[in-house]
Amino acid sequence: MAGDSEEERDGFNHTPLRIPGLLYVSVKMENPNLTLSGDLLPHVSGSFPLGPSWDPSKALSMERESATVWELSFVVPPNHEALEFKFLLKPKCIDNPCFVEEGSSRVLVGGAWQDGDRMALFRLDNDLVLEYRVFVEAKRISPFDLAASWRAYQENFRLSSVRGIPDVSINSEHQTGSENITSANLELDLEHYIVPSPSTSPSSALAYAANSTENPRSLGGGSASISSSMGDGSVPMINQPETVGEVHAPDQSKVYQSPGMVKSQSVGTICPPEKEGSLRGVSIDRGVGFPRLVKSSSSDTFTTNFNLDPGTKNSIPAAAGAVAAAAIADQMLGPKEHRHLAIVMVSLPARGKTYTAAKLTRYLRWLGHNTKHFNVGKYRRLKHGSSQSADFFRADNPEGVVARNEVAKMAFEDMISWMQEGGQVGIFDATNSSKQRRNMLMKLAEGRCKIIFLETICNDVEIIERNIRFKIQQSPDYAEVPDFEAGLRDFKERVAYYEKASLSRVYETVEEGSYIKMIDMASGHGGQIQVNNISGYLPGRIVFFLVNTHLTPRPILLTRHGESRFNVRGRIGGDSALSEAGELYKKKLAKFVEKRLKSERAACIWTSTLQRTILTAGPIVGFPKIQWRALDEINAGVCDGMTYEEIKKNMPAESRCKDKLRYRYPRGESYLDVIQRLEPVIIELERQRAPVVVISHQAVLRALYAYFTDRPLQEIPDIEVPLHTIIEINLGVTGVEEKRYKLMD
Ligand SMILES: O=P(O)(O)OC[C@H]1O[C@@](CO)(OP(=O)(O)O)[C@@H](O)[C@@H]1O
Repeated sequence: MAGDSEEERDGFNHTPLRIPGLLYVSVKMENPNLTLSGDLLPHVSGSFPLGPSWDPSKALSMERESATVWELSFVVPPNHEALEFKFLLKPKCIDNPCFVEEGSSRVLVGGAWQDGDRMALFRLDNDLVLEYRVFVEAKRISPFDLAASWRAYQENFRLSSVRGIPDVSINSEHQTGSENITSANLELDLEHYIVPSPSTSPSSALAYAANSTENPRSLGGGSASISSSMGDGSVPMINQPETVGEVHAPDQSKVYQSPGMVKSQSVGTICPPEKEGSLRGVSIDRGVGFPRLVKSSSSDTFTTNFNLDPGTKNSIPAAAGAVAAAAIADQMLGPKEHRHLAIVMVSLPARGKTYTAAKLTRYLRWLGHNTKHFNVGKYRRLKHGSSQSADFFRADNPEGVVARNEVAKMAFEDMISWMQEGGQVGIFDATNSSKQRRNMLMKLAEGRCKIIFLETICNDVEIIERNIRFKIQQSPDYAEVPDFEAGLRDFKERVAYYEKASLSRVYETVEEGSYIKMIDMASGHGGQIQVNNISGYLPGRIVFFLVNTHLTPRPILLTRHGESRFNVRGRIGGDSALSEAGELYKKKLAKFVEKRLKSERAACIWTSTLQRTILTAGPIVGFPKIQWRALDEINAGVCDGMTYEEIKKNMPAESRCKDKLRYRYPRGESYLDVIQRLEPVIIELERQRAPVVVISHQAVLRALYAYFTDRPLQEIPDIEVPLHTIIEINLGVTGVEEKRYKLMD
């Protein structure tokens, strides 16, 4: 009935329950003059409950919030008694006297000063006066939030049970003999545990790398239709002579101008807590767990909004750290045409050129550089059909030479057009084996991009034979040749035409311009790399990458740690130990590794420095174990130890899902940060020639997995990396293959 009170309606007393809430108080001191304050650390001393006593030796230290700001936070009831205290400066060296602020004690009531925000003045021995600005902020929080944060704080500070394990260790069989691993026995056949990989993973080791290169825009445009027709192996003939060979003068207003690298002319050869007091009603925040009053949300710290030429914005790598810094510096300082880099491959057929080009493309993309792979063979097949015989490739066949130069020009022009739209690195994949062809490309590049030739020389007949056989099996050029031996003969004839020394257009090793020459480096031992006229950040990284990569097949096993106690509670980060399920997984994993790598005595186990991965590796015997800090989980900063729910509640303004790749947790990391710190891990994984088992974390494994499977950066934060599952990546001569084993339901 209208007008009835709620009590009258149901007979219950609806007087709202009073949740008093608490005051989260943050007291700050700021001194911009760091040189004067030097070794003096701000402290607070006062009456209970803020400080245990006025004794300066028991004063509470403030925490450094930034270079000039110090902070102490605590929680009190809103109707708290007046808190009386003073600031102190204590020297780092305990033998020196401390300095107490001038004037009367400060009094805090209801989260506010009674006597305003007066400056804190300290008179030092030599009559020097130090002035600090003082602030106080108070915020009401619920006791539930406080309790949750306190619990997270305590859990976070539970001492790790793996402290003291050296960074590099190896368990003997004997040590683990006592472990009860009967419950963890695995079926003899590991295939029993295989589960399907996500549909986005690399389809097969036998995928032909050239197929996934750029689709020609100058040949029929519709890339979707071209790619679908390539997919089933049948290659359409598209004949558009009017576009062939046209060299369009670039619209200089649209050309994105950039800097570069040329300098040296030398030819070089590189051969291979303590918990703070129990505070009787007052909780002192030491930076973990409490909903602190944090200013910075840095999802927008990566900004491309600075003053560059139009068209430049896409050329800035989607990256953090060194990659971003180097790119920006290059954009500001270097010659304009060097802002785009063309890596022009040079080699005889079957020397691993396309594979190297694909690998380099993947690496640069993963680092955040906008990179594309242009394969001239793909253009040739679309323009002239895939079933050209060896004759087409003869250097004394003028029509063949013209036709091949035409498609090379088309592909190069497509690459330049893409650069003008913001592309950064184009990898131009063709034999480019004569000086005349390379001169043509250098002319096309003039004023538009910087060229570095990347020549791969291989003298190992076994590797060449293997590459040739793979080519016959996989290349669309031989898709319609049913007789393998006939294909083999034809392709060998083709190679011989490129090699012939008596003809005018023969294979000519690169001696001009900027170049990187890889000689017999495919096996990963021996060989050499020569560099000429190379300088700058990106070319330097490319050389470093190439020095470390090789084609020796080996598996890399990626797995998350066994389920942790934090995983069970839905808390992120932290350094908790394993749950019961996690304990079982670590035993199963040890059995799995024992079986999978039984004949691989040089294999290695890498973990992070967090106890959940070290514990997971514990029962694995017989292999060296190495802890890498770079493999630690994404640092969730002030959110470390919270649940996603608590983060939402405590930091409503932060929205990580808007751009999870770039979102940097306050005082923590973004996915882009994680990628940057993983670069040495990738280089080392490329360099290793024996299997590696990487036991790490969700975010880190997403980033590593994305590298091997060439997933776009934007997808990394959502890649599926389930617990208790091993992702086996096989790096082979032909590419990357994936298998997944699920050891537990
Ligand atoms: O980037 P999101 O999707 O939050 O995933 C990363 C999170 O995964 C977790 C688990 O939720 O990793 P971990 O298994 O190593 O504990 C968190 O610690 C970490 O913050």
